[in-house]
Parts: sequence; C-alpha cells; structure tokens
Amino acid sequence: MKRVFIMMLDSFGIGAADDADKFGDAGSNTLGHIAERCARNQADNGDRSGPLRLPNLEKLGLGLAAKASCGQLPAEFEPNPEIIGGYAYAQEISSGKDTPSGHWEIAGVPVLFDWGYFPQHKNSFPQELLDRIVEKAGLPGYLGNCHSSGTVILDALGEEHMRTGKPIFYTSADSVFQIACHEESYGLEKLYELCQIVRRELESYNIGRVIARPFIGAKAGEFSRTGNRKDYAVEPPAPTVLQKLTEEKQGEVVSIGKIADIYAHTGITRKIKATGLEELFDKTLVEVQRAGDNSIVFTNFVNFDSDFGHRRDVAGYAAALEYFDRRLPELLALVSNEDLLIITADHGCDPTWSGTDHTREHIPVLIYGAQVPKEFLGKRMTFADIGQTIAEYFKLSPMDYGTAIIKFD
Ligand SMILES: O=P(O)(O)O[C@H]1O[C@H](CO)[C@@H](O)[C@H]1O
Ligand SMILES: [Mn+2]
Ligand SMILES: [Mn+2]
Repeated sequence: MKRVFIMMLDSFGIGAADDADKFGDAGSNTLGHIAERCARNQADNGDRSGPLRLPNLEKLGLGLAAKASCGQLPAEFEPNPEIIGGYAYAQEISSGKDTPSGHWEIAGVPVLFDWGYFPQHKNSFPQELLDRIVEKAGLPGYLGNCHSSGTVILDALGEEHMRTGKPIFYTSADSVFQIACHEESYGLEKLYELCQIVRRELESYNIGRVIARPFIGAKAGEFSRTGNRKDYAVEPPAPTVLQKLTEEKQGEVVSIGKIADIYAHTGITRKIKATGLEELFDKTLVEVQRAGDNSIVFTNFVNFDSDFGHRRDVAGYAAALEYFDRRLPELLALVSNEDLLIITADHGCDPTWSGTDHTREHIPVLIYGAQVPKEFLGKRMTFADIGQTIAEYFKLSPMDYGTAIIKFD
C-alpha cells in the first residue's frame, strides 16, 4: 500500500537562503533564532521555558539539516542524535517567498514568473480597482488600503468598521489582497461574497490570493480572528504531483487545514477543516489511519506562521514546536513499512526578524519510512525535489522540475 503523509509546518525555515539578500533577509533563521533565544531563557511564557526541546524532530535529523543549511547546530541541540530517518534542506527557485509559491514548488511546480504586488505602504491599492470594487459590491466605502499586520489593523480600524460597515482592505510584502470584516456585524457569507468579487476584479493584476479575514469581539483590544479564514488562490500554472496522483492513479489526496485553498482546490479529493494545532494533529491521525493505497494526506499547520511567525512571538513559536514534537510519536507509530512521512515547510518567518513578513530561507526536508536511508540526503537545489520524489514513489509521469531524493524499486 503506497501512502505519503506530508506535514507542512508553515514558515518553519532553517536558515537564510543563498539569495536571501535580495529579499532583505540575509542572516534570517527561523529555527536558529528561536533556539538561540530559548537557550538564553528569553523565550519563556506560561507554557514553556528554557532551551528548545524537540527530541523527536532531532531524531528525524532536524538539527543536522539545520547545521548543514547554515553552518551551526541550533543552540542546545544534540550534536550526535540517534537518527531514524533521512534529512536534507532545500532552497527555493520560485521568485517569491509566499505560501502558494512554496507549496506549489514542493508539489513540483515552481513559480518562475513574478506575481503582481501592491508595494506602496499607504494607499496601496490602485484607485480604479477600489472604485470598481465599491461599485460591484455596493460598498459604503472601505478602510485601510495599506500594508499592515492583520492583528494590528483590527485594533486600529475594527471599531470604525463595525460602526460604518466599511470592509478593511490591507496587504503585505506578499501578493495578497486581504479583507477583514466582523463575522457577526458584517456577516461571514457577505465577506466571502465580497472576496469572490475582488478575486474577479483582480484578474489583470496577477495577484496570488484574496484572503477573507473574519474576526469577532466587541472593541479594540478584544478583537480576535476566527478559524473561518478563507484563501482564494489562483490555480497552479501546471499540474502538481497531487493532480497527477488523482488523474494517473485515481488516487486520493486529503487536504487538512488550508491545503485545498492554497492549491485552488486542484488535485484534492477530500477536504477536512481543522482549526488550531491540536485539531490539525488529531484529524491528521484520523486520516492517516483511514488512508488507502495511492493516497496522500497533506496537512498545513498554519499556526506556526499566522499566530507566531507574523506576530513575532518567539515563545509562542517555541511552545508550538514543542507541542508538535510531543505529538510526533503518535504519528510515527502509524507509518507502516511502505509509507513515506515528509516533514517540511514552505518558507521562513523568523519571529526575531524586523517587520512582520516572511523570510527567504531554506526549508527542512525530513523523510521517514522503512525505505529511506537514515543519512544526510544533501542540499536540494529546489523544493520540487519533494514533488519529484513523490512522483517517483507512486510511479507517476515525471515532474518537469526537481530530482528524486530517493530511488524506489
Ligand atoms: O498579518 P497577517 O494578516 O497574518 O498577514 C499574513 O498572512 C498573509 C497570508 O499568509 C501574509 O501575506 C501575511 O502578510
Ligand atoms: Mn506559508
Ligand atoms: Mn504567512
């Protein structure tokens, strides 16, 4: 029975990429800097304290992959851990450091064109676009129209939004048009409809995603975003390995969390909604147990990125990693002889870095399974090596990019 389980720790970079300087990210290191702060007791909160403890990920080669990536073992990591899987690090060839680029490249389809962006920090969106959106959606106006952190902008504009019914429009260094509206006073369905209108109006702008950002709460300081976030992505520019599995082998691809949205629902046969690390992990275990031959179970652990990386919350990120690590044995126990478990990431989001954007980093590629050599599997020249490995494993037609990391009989 052939099954692949992909655990995407959203934003879990392990050291600056060779081209990080082009992004202003030279020296960034999501894992390295978290471990450093933890070792100095600067990442203590109610949930955790002291050095970063990830014993199960260390056995899968996380520390050694990080050392190969940036030259330094994460602080307080074991220099000679018992190794139970194959480990590598990979660089990105896609032009951006955004979530769809990282995910699509992992599935064998790098984004070699340039996305459209809204680079101006104030008055970010073109007036003609805003005018069309106001007209098509019948809006009383809009708020924001700037670059912002999605939580900061709620405190600044959430109350005015509730008073006026004007949606909050904002963007970031990514190719995104984000819309925050109150889930109750504005309404969730109305927000989703607005996002669909904006998606259509953006056609000529080459924007990767429109993102619905519903929130709740009565006043500034009390607003919080809900799990009803929805991403409206454009489709990948070529068939991903997920699509190939469904088309060439009539296989099953189960999306847990926001995976389906990121691939614009292409190559996905079943979608499981889950909010928060615990539920994402619980539902992953259920689906792994259910998975049959020729299937992929693919989970995006978004909270690393959205709750801790973008929020520059080092202690929160560390606690979340430790939680994931504590639960890992439950997953490892379900990996049977022929299966492959791949733990990886889509970009970095160093919580010690300036600003609130992603960081251009190498990603870890940790592969666990009876057929995997328990050794360093090299520097991978593109994330697409993961997609090519999966294509090779399922005996699909080869992807256009990437080299298989492991050969299978
Ligand atoms: O600050 P928030 O709203 O979390 O925004 C972040 O989330 C977006 C999508 O992942 C990114 O573009 C980033 O800017
Ligand atoms: Mn991401
Ligand atoms: Mn992000």
